[in-house]
Amino acid sequence: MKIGILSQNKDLYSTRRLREACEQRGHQAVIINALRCYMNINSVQPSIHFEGNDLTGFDAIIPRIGADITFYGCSVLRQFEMMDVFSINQSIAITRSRDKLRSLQLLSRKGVGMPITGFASKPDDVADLIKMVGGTPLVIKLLEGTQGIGVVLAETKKAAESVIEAFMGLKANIMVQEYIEEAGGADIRCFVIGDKVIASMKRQAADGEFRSNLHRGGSASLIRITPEERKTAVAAAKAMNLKVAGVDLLRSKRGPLVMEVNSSPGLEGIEAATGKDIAGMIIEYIEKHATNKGSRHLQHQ
Ligand SMILES: Nc1ncnc2c1ncn2[C@@H]1O[C@H](COP(=O)(O)OP(=O)(O)OP(=O)(O)O)[C@@H](O)[C@H]1O
Ligand SMILES: [Mg+2]
Ligand SMILES: [Mg+2]
Repeated sequence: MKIGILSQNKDLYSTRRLREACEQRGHQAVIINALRCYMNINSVQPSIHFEGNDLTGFDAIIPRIGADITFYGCSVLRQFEMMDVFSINQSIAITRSRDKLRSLQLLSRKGVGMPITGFASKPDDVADLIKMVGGTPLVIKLLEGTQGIGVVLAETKKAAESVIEAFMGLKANIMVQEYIEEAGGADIRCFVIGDKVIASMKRQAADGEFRSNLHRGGSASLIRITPEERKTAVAAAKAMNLKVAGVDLLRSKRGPLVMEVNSSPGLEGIEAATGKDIAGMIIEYIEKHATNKGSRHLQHQ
């Protein structure tokens, strides 16, 4: 098969591993930087050019679209979809997953457990917003935040009000969320492929920190998840229509709660923690599910 890996950087661990896994299984891997692609949109024969070449004959695409290029990256992926090329995650599902508010709304409709969450832009009654999500302590998050930056724990009502007002002053959209204290500064990353959790790891926050992000000094270790956690992670990926997803869970008194669902989960931490060949499993999924419609396009040339 000819497999395109949509990635901005061929040296990233995940990109390197996916290319290796393709080649080990006898496939051709082409790393495509979406930002460098230009597209011809027409009703007869849509096409994509990259480095002066027409990108044709692809059997599958593995999208690894960075959060900073969601719009253009997903447009290029959509163009491949218009050309009938199989993608492990569809552009619409990726776009959806990048919006935290939309994601949680979709999960809530499917009855997937999550921390009680409020969203606000310019609330006219901050005290009521805090009351609505069950009072303090609570976690306040910037919608655009990443790697734990913009995630604040407010222990008292006064602190919560000040932080919310400060974010409001910056015209930032915010999320106000029930603090799951019993999670003990840990979260669980479940790596979902198809309808299975194929690997999971626990990320524990550094001492004195509640955020488990590895970028904030957290550490990863192996964990056995419960059947309920497995079911929740799979249900979350399914609600988002993601075939490959990193589902982050918090262990709470009322069971597993989904914090977020990532559509381009990194491979480095989870392969290191579990020793599993996750890149290989992704290629295996493609082997089973790509319908080879992309090659049909070649015949039109
Ligand atoms: N409601 C909560 N209760 C307890 N801990 C939380 C809660 N929300 C977040 N945390 C902790 O803070 C960390 C960072 O939060 P979150 O994952 O929401 O933001 P982020 O990592 O900055 O966003 P992204 O994952 O999109 O980059 C989580 O990994 C978790 O350890
Ligand atoms: Mg996170
Ligand atoms: Mg994330």
